[in-house]
Amino acid sequence: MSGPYVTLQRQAWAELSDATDIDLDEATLTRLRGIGDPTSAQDIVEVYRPLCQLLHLYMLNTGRLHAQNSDFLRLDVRRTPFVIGVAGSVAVGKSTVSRVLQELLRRAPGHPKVDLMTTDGFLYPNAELERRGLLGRKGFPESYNRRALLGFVMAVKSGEAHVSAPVYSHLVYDIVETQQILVERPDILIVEGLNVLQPARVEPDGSPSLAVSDFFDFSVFVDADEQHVKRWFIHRFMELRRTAFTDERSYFKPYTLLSHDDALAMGAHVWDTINGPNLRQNVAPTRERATAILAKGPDHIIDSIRIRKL
Ligand SMILES: Nc1ncnc2c1ncn2[C@@H]1O[C@H](COP(=O)(O)OP(=O)(O)O)[C@@H](O)[C@H]1O
Ligand SMILES: CC(C)(COP(=O)(O)O)[C@@H](O)C(=O)NCCC(=O)O
Repeated sequence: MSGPYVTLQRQAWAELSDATDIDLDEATLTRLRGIGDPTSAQDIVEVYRPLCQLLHLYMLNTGRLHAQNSDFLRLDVRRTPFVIGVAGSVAVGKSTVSRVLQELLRRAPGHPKVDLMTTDGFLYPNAELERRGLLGRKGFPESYNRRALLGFVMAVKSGEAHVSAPVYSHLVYDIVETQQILVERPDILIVEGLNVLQPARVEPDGSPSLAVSDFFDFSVFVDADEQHVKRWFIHRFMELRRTAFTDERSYFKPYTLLSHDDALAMGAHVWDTINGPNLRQNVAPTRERATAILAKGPDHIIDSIRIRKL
């Protein structure tokens, strides 16, 4: 049995697309790239061009089906945004994939409004995590206000005019109570986060429940072997230590006082105690729920693509 996916090596995948003109200039790529992420103009042509073509097929047909479903039910439902989920480990490069997709989809004919939100805004504030004994489990499913996240995605999907979401700051390592982001009727919404492909929880009282992934029209899982992701995480940690952590407001400021070797050990410790176990226990098991799996090799570059065929 070959399973529900077709697996294509990068070159075979690249050959599926037609000659659609799609590229990003170097300045734009530099703006979109995360720390240590090597995404290049060649990736845009070979990986993202076919992906955008496939996404357009999904968008066209999902839109049609939704309109016909509403007609059949005699509902006067306004157009709903096409929602794309982007999942994967900490430090695997989800943010770059999401930002590149946002930029490319914005440039499509008709210039759709494409919004991107990360689920970290729905983490409980540190004080609440502490109260729940979860400060060492940031990023685990239970560290999020899942009900609020689900409410947010459902509100956007149902076409509400102004939907707000809380904001997380990596700088202060906490929710910023004074900030909100506003999502106003996008044509496409990208929802990026570690746990966006989690299935619905089984409620203790047996009442029905939903998950954000129930509202995805397409989803992407960014995948790589843990040994590589751990290395990318530690590399980023050391880069941030030279840059963002030196800010007076940074929660991580004390890490700048550590010796190089102690900082390396601290990065490895954070991986081994939080992000690694979360990847193994919660994130990786959701991979096979994605429509597309982008698999990276040791060099952080996407080398094969799996697409759901069933
Ligand atoms: N401590 C930090 N300080 C500043 N930025 C950070 C920190 N940790 C992560 N980031 C940034 O937050 C974004 C999300 O990171 P992450 O959740 O690890 O996802 P990914 O690496 O898959 O995009 C990235 O753009 C990353 O560079
Ligand atoms: C903020 C994150 C949980 C990711 O959130 P996401 O947007 O994927 O929901 C993660 O990037 C992170 O910073 N984890 C913290 C691990 C730690 O306590 O250091």
